[in-house]
Amino acid sequence: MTVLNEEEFNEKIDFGIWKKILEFAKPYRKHMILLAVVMIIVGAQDVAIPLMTKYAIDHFINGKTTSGLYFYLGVYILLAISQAFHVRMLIVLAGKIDSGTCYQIRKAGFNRLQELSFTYYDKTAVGWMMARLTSDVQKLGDMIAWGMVDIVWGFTVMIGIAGVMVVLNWKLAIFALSAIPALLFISKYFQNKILGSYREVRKLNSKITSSFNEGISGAKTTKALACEPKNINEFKNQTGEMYSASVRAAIFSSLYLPIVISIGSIGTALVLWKGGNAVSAGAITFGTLTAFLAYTIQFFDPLREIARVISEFQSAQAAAERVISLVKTEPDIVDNAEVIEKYGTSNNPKKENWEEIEGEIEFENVSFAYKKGEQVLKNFNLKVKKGEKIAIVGETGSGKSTIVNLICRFYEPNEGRIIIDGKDYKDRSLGWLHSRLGYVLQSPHLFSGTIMENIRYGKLEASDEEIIEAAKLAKADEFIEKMENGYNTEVGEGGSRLSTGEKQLISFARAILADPKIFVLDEATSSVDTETEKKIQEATEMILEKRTSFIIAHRLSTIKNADRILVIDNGKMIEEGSHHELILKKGHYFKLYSNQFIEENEVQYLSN
Ligand SMILES: Nc1ncnc2c1ncn2[C@@H]1O[C@H](COP(=O)(O)OP(=O)(O)OP(=O)(O)O)[C@@H](O)[C@H]1O
Repeated sequence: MTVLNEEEFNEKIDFGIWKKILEFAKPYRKHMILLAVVMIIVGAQDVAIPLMTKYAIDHFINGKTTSGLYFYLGVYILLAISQAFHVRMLIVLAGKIDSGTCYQIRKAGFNRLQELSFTYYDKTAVGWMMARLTSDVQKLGDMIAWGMVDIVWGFTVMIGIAGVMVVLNWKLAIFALSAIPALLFISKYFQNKILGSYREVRKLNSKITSSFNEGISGAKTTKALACEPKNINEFKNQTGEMYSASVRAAIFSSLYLPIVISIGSIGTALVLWKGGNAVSAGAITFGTLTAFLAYTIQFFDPLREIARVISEFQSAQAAAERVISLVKTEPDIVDNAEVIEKYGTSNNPKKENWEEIEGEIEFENVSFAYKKGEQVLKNFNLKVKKGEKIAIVGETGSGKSTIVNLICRFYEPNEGRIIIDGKDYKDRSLGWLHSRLGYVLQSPHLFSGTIMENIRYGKLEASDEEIIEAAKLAKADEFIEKMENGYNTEVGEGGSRLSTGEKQLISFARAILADPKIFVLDEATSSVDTETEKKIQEATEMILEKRTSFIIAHRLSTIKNADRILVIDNGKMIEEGSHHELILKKGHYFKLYSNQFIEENEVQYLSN
């Protein structure tokens, strides 16, 4: 299983990372400015309400008059309407920024996943990538939009309240605000604790997503091996740990709020005591005391919100760093600047400079290892002529797929060169090579969609007629026509509604349509019925015509017509020649062939 890539991240707020995330919100800059203005208005209105109450008490109640009451009511109603209007606006704007930012990050992440090399997929779990592009991205969208709402509103209200209190009575203001240092200290302590627990929860969540992924994609194997109890047990342990971490976080949260409320109440009591005395002494009005009481209670809300948002920023920073680590990962296999200059990029290819590919391939002292120290190929040499049909045989794990992976430049040699048409293939672009390369995998992958759409992947601009023609040449037409919706039959996720043989025939049709100059076939090991096998055989013959081709052969009877057979053992070529030559040589190939021949005949004999 691939590692989870779950690193530890910084506790401090890293503005560099947030700057990178904010880049994705750039298209919504105008929305953000408008949102900030709306939040300042909402905050200012929140500060104005206790002042309105103060005026009502001092003017109407204490003054025992109703003069100006209608005007007062009018202002109050206008304030309420304006508040409702701005709150609606903030919800719409924040919603747009939230979903827009998520969309931009996901788009960049998905594009990057398309570009990354096989080496990245070798070491990164699918569940990890999924968690980054789903829950982490959602968290970042929420933080950018709603975090900004709370911060701008919070600061406006706090500054507004402090300002008004100082103007009304600075001595009482000092009393009212004296609880702030204690509150800040408590907030920081608890928010860090809460943050730590949530970080733990998220880490476990990542593991659980990974388990879900493996559990679902490996459901058939799990059942076949009857290892459901083991999987259930492992999953139970993981969810149990997540439960404990979540409870820890909930306990800290449940302690934090009552403590903050108690400190707030102490502050209020102080104001009531000092303010009450001041009212009795005639130093302040009753209305001013009421406003002070309201402000003291109101002051803690934004303070709490800001403390929460800051710690959420710290917590979301881990998500931000992970998302950036995915979105900004550079693929291992890339074209150099000179090549890009001449051949263009995948988005902007300069096809006018692409030489017609002939298909002459040479391995020159190639050494390769997937992991440091575990050499798979060492000083491997091979020369393949244009149009030659090469079969590669050997024990499992001998390095057959590695050879073709290197030809396809899915990986690059650690030492030595691969020369195509006289030039190191790194001196031409990946796009140039891949546009003229066909690869039919052992268990071919089809995309959700119809058969027609799947064949069209070979040549996106192909007409329906061209697709049907290719399917006929690939001998796939017959089984497709028999299906209920013919070419419009849905193949299911990954082609799950078709058999392996049918999937291979569709892949052949796709390859014929693409008309590659270099063709790689990883022969299916799973048994297909004799009828399909015959069709695959015929389609193979047809597709190999006039192309440089490589067949990783598992059934040796299918490669008798190859121009050359390479016998690979432990990353080395131990024999090469035509079928006839190798049989006469009575070496390794002869042994492999006779063993398989005996086995196949035995099976045939037993089944008759
Ligand atoms: N992505 C990978 N990461 C690490 N090691 C790998 C990877 N792919 C293959 N290997 C290792 O490299 C060696 C050669 O593997 P390769 O797939 O080329 O063998 P093969 O001859 O094609 O086998 P098979 O017939 O089973 O497909 C094996 O030891 C294998 O475990």
